[in-house]
Amino acid sequence: MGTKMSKAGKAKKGAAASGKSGGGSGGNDNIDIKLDDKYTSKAGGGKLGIDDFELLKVLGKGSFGKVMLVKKKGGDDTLFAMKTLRKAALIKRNQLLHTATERNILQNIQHPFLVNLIYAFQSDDKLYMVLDYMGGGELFFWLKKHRRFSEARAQLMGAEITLALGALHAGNIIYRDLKPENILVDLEGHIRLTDFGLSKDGITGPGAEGGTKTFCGTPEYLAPEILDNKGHGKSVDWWSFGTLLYEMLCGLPPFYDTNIQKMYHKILCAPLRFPSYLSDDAKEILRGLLQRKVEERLGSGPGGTDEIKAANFFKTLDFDRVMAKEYTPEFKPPAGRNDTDATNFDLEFTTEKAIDSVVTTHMSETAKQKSNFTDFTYQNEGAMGS
Ligand SMILES: Nc1ncnc2c1ncn2[C@@H]1O[C@H](COP(=O)(O)OP(=O)(O)OP(=O)(O)O)[C@@H](O)[C@H]1O
Repeated sequence: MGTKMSKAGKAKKGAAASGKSGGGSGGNDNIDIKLDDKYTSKAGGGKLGIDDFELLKVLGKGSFGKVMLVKKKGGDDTLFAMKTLRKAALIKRNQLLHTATERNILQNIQHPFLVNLIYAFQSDDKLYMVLDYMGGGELFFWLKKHRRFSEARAQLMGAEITLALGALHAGNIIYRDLKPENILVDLEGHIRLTDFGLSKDGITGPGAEGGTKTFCGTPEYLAPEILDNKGHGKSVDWWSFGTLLYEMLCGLPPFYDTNIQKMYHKILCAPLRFPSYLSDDAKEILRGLLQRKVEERLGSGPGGTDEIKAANFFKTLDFDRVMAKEYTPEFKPPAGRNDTDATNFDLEFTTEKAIDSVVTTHMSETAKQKSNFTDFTYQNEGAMGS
């Protein structure tokens, strides 16, 4: 369904970083990362570099570098997001493989609901990834602002996320890091998943068999089988999807607690409760996704993603039309005064001069809000039923 997965991409996991690591302790950071020519070549010959782009604004900062709004010099006015990652910081934090995975995954899948890699290049000390620009910013920002979404809004976003996860699973990739911070919104209100740094490929079967045992992810969204340290497979993404859908509909994840230990305990054994305003179809899909028995979880059977698509919650949507973006999202983020107006991003960054500088990691406003999640009040606590 419009998803292209290159043969090379499936076979080549983890093989993207080549050369010497420089010891990872501040020595020589000059690692050559293998990049596909189709992303690195200039139209008229030669290799792309930072000088081929006009740096317009800083959109945000991640753990390993910053993201800038850019335009290609001499091209049309298409805007891109350029992610800059310092190799030294990646090596120090042992993240080069994750980034190689991210780039590898991006390089080999083109999908309407995944952030696609358009160009890639590197200098001695940095890796640059030029990506689809998502002018609406993070879904997290909108969820925080609007507290919760209508069922119609959550339905279309949920359908788009289902298709994105389905495409990754079809390519044998587990996303593992589904959360509102990793879902970006475009100026039409459609979404794309980003941040493939934690994704794992090479898992077989939709259930837990053959799963990986590496622990990573965000506590609120972790599936019970990850907390229990049992092997896990693609089904962890359907649990996280259930958590996300619940949060979109209710304003907080289902097993949220300010105390992380209590939250873990709740994920493992607390009953699933719903606010009274949720429709029966919404409760039904959430019960299916937030099923602790992996083999009974919606999406874990032989039908895989089709089980989710067939849920009553999606009964008014035609998934071919979702794929073609034929439904108009209920909410369209404001575009600002002009195309390059980064209205939907942290002011702290967007007022910063866009230069190809060395980045020091510090916490963004959004990140601070994330760590201060307890500020959310659960407006419907009094109205919980089961
Ligand atoms: N394709 C994009 N379009 C628009 N903005 C983007 C895009 N990618 C990232 N951003 C912005 O840049 C910020 C930093 O993104 P980045 O992926 O580097 O870090 P992160 O996901 O916040 O953290 P980490 O590096 O720890 O995974 C995001 O919060 C978002 O606001």
